[in-house]
Amino acid sequence: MDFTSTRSKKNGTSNSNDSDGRDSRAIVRRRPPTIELLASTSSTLATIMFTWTIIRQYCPHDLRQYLHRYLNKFIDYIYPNPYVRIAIYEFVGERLNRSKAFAAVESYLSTKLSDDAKRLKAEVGDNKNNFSLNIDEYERITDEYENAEFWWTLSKISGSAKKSTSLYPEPDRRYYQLKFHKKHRNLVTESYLKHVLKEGREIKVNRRQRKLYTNGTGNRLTIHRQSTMWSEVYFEHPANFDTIAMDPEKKHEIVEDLLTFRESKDYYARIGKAWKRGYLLYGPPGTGKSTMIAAMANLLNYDVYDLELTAVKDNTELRKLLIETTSKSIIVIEDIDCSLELTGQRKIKKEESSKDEEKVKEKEKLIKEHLKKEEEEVKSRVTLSGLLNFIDGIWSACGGERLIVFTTNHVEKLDPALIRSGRMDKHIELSYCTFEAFKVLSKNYLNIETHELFEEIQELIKEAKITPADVAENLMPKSRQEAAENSLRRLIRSLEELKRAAEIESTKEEKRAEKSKESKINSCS
Ligand SMILES: Nc1ncnc2c1ncn2[C@@H]1O[C@H](COP(=O)(O)OP(=O)(O)OP(=O)(O)O)[C@@H](O)[C@H]1O
Ligand SMILES: [Mg+2]
Repeated sequence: MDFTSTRSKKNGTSNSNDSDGRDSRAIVRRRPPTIELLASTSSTLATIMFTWTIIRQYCPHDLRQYLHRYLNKFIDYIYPNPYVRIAIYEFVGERLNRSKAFAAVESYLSTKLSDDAKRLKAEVGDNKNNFSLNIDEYERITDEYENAEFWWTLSKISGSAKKSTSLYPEPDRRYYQLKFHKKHRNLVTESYLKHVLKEGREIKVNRRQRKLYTNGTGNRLTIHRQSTMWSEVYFEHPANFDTIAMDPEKKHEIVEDLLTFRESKDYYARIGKAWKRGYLLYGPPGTGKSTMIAAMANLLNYDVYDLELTAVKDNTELRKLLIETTSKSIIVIEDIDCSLELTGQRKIKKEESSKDEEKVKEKEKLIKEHLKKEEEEVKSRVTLSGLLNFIDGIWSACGGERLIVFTTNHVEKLDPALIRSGRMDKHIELSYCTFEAFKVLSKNYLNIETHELFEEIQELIKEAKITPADVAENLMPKSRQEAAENSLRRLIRSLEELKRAAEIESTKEEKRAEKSKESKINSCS
């Protein structure tokens, strides 16, 4: 079709001169063939568009759909399209659940925003302090993967465009559209989409605001309900391994162990073991067991499930709670010795060492009565075997990537079956404060790494049984102006007192031993 020459004849411009005095007919004749092709293409397209507008306005819905399908085929036939498009819808299934693939793509694309992207949207995510940016509708993102280019757009099918007989208006259906050249089809199906999903999920997990879940709300109603559910709050504990006071080598070993666990998905799969690991933290009160759990969660970026065993009705409920936990989490049972058939003994034991025996007996009686009442109400029938099943039964493998942590002040009271390797794989003792641990605390609390009083403290701390919690309390400045030296002196006084008390106790002990020796000799003679 000689479009240009026909037009020039019709317009009668073939003989006219342009402003430079040159013959415009010559210019028309010199037009390259691509321009001619474009002109012809645009005229065909214009015809198609016009026809389509007529169809949209006057045809019934079903006929329109039918024609639309064939029109697309016709266009593909005339202008073969080398691109493939894949749509990932936001809501899927009959119940219209939010698609996990859509969420993963959303996270993935949020890291691929180019500087010249014009239409963006900001959303407050889980982490309420931060906005997350993403592309808005019809903005395009170009991504590169293994030297191939991919284009993503967020589009929508307008709900109102689809006439619905329902009373409720149909909502818009948003979807991400991936467009690529057909030569990359295998790359997309075999690796690119997997790559997008994997990266997207990881980004989502890392960005989420971590949660602390608990089943023991202190509310009796939760216990009598048909099934106990986890309740949650945001996990915001600031503890980390840098601020934990303990032997540096031991600390390094624990950190390495945790990081190795996190990276060992394939290893666990290869050896045929569920991807979970048990930690037993034991030691006197105030030596940092709970603090270490928080530091573990912060290091690994895991959620925490604080399981109150005494609030669990029976083994079935325990299993339900386990199934409801997610991966990338730490399941904690604190004071395990008090949780299982030993409820409350720890409290009584602590009080026994008190001097005022009468008061202790009275308190003991009250506590026992209270516990009896509580037991009657709660009737927790979790057994040891139920707990063992919880740790390493078949159900414990669902989800994967979980730590189970028990803490106790009395490791000797625990059933050996509960803490054998394979259940509690790593036993960590947290003990009284050493000089090395003190240095970490002085750095944390006073921001000093050396001082002339350190030598004295080093000597005293060797003999005194002082917990990191007590050292921390002494080091904590009591007013805003208090000098570090004051805190150190306060600690020295406490250490000296402990030393004196230990000396008195040991002389008493010696005397008692002598007396019992004498009485034995007397009874023999
Ligand atoms: N090893 C430690 N490093 C740093 N801080 C510590 C350490 N141990 C204790 N603390 C401090 O003492 C406080 C009490 O510690 P934590 O609750 O972790 O002790 P615990 O071993 O869990 O005690 P309990 O057996 O009574 O539950 C914490 O607030 C923490 O700041
Ligand atoms: Mg604790």
